[in-house]
Amino acid sequence: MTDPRTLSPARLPEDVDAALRPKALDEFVGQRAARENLRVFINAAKARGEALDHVLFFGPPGLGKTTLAQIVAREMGVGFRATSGPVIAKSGDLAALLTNLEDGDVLFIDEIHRLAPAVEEVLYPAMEDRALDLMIGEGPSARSVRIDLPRFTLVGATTRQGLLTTPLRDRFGIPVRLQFYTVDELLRVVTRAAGLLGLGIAEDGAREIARRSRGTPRIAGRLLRRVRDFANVAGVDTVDAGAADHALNRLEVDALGLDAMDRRYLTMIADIYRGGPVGVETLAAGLSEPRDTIEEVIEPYLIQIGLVARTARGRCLNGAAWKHLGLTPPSDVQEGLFD
Ligand SMILES: Nc1ncnc2c1ncn2[C@@H]1O[C@H](COP(=O)(O)OP(=O)(O)OP(=O)(O)O)[C@@H](O)[C@H]1O
Ligand SMILES: [Mg+2]
Repeated sequence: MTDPRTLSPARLPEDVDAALRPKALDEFVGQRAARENLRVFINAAKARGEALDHVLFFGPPGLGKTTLAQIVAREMGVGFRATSGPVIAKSGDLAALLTNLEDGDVLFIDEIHRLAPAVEEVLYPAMEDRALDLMIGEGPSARSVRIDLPRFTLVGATTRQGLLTTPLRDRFGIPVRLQFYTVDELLRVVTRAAGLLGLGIAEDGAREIARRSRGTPRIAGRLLRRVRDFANVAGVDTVDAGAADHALNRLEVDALGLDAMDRRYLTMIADIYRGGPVGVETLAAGLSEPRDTIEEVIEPYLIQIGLVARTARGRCLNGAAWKHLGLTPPSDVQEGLFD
């Protein structure tokens, strides 16, 4: 997904994330339930000398799916191979990947909802029976041979769990949903990252960045880097709330952490559709953004903080959104809001 916003939770082409990635489960902030469960499953698998069951991480971009996949391999003490759904064009490519795994390896498939159906079918026996069914020859003499695979753990990641086929979803023994982070959790993410970047930051400065990071560690990391730029240029050596606020305002990140794109989305529903309901396709056309970007990147957080509701008839603004925009809902809508 390409997304030009600096503040987008989507990945940028260059992997600026790598330096800040936690390397162990203990360093990983937040997602407590997921972390504790993973710890149990990893310890149990290790004690039995088995490969970990297949794991699926799902949730909005930038919450730590790739990071956790790498941590799983590291904690298991096994190798890590990474690929992504759209990159595996043919079933033969996946077969080659699978047969080259070492015993116990983690095979990470990012964007697993984008696997081609023919490729996905190769995964079923691989995940279930650790075997590969290959067709040899053509026509009447064709026969299928079964090749045993090394023990391995498939770790899948997706922002769109709903797009996974049922047979694929059912083959993951450990499905893990990642949640948006709380401000206190992001405060720890920011403080840790500042330490790694060698930036002095006061607690109120870190909290200001945490509050405005849309519940997303990737955004927290990115905002922190930009705040550091402003601080460096201004000759500030410890970032406090004032310095953070100044930088974030310059970046057009508002008090709720919404950026210009989020506000364009909200304003469109307010001004043109009188608060909705309006269909996502209509919004996509109006904003000139792909529908996927709207559903995967923009909406999850706006829904989470209660500004927008997704209804059967389309998207609607809640009272809080009108308030945040500083607008008054049309009077008939206003009555409806407080029913
Ligand atoms: N719990 C965490 N603690 C500290 N940093 C984190 C945490 N989770 C994620 N990060 C940081 O956030 C950035 C993005 O994380 P990651 O790449 O794992 O997200 P993702 O869920 O895979 O996103 P995408 O859906 O775009 O692939 C990384 O720089 C990582 O270091
Ligand atoms: Mg990722």
